[in-house]
Amino acid sequence: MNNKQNILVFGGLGQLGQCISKVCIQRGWSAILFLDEVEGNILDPEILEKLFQQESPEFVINCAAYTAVDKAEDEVGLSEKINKDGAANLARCCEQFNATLIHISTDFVFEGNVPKLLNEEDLAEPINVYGKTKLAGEQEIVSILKEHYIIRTSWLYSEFANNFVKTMLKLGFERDELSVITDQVGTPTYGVDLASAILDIVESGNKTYGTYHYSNEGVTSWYDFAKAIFDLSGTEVKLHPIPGSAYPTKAARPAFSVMDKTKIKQTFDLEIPYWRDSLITCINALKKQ
Ligand SMILES: NC(=O)C1=CN([C@@H]2O[C@H](COP(=O)(O)OP(=O)(O)OC[C@H]3O[C@@H](n4cnc5c(N)ncnc54)[C@H](OP(=O)(O)O)[C@@H]3O)[C@@H](O)[C@H]2O)C=CC1
Ligand SMILES: Cc1cn([C@H]2C[C@H](O)[C@@H](COP(=O)(O)OP(=O)(O)O[C@H]3O[C@@H](C)C(=O)[C@@H](O)[C@H]3O)O2)c(=O)[nH]c1=O
Repeated sequence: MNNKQNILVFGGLGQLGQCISKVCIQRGWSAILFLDEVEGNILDPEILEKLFQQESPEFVINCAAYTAVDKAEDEVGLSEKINKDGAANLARCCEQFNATLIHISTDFVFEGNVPKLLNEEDLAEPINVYGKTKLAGEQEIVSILKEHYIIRTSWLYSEFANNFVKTMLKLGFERDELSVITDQVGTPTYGVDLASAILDIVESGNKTYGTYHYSNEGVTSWYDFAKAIFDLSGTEVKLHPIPGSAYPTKAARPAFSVMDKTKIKQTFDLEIPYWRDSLITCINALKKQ
């Protein structure tokens, strides 16, 4: 990596931002600035313009997002502002200041009603507000800026911030029994693996811009994922498989959102770990905390 390449990370203190920071430390990358939601508020064009002027970034990584899937159903305006308008603001600055944007999106842009591997050309038809606003953000970027990589990922977890793995470990510690749904199927993604892939793309110099899918390898349900979390962490809890209808949530979620990763693997020559192997890595990292 050429350490002169300036990189700005928006949402730098969120889950994925912290994963990127971890991998940067491992790789000895230092020309990278992690911005919180105040100093790098993607809703404030003035702040953004100043930052871009001062830093002249070569790459911008957008990890900033509104990610509260159920709450988004009640906070449509805020979700749209952050996920759509914020993404557009960054794309405009990248266009003006000649930067490349790496933007993170989600499997929740898909309806997920067919058990078929989803590729980048498949029709995106989100079924909840979060997914709709993330798709709108993608569309803004595509219309404003050629030099972009949009990376859709799914079921992100890590040792940082809040995520399903940490929620399960907390609930497993507090309760004797837990019920988790079996009829939503997808692939977990260890944030540190995704962070490595993002930095590999930066490092590659490969300018094949466009939309890509990235998750870990394999397929699972939330129930099987929870089972693996408890087995691998040695947490004793009675786990009940239930249908989604027995766990009503404000937002609907895709029943099947397993993504095809052929394009990202072939374009950038990436090897992707199997989800269970990465879960072991994450649980070991959590044990060391
Ligand atoms: N988490 C998941 O399971 C998945 C996430 N994704 C996508 O991956 C990306 C990273 O997600 P993840 O790291 O888990 O999300 P987090 O919610 O952990 O991080 C998002 C960060 O964005 C910040 N933020 C919110 N509003 C603004 C703003 N106006 N300006 C700047 N920063 C802001 C948040 O700050 P604060 O907390 O203070 O509000 C938070 O630090 C997102 O694009 C998300 O949509 C995709 C698939 C799965
Ligand atoms: C806590 C809990 C959840 N569940 C179910 C609810 C839900 O369908 C599923 C996952 O729960 P969560 O609410 O933690 O996950 P959720 O917020 O839906 O996760 C999504 O987040 C956004 C940001 C994305 O982009 C998606 O890829 C995906 O990771 O597990 C249970 O069945 N039992 C439980 O005890």
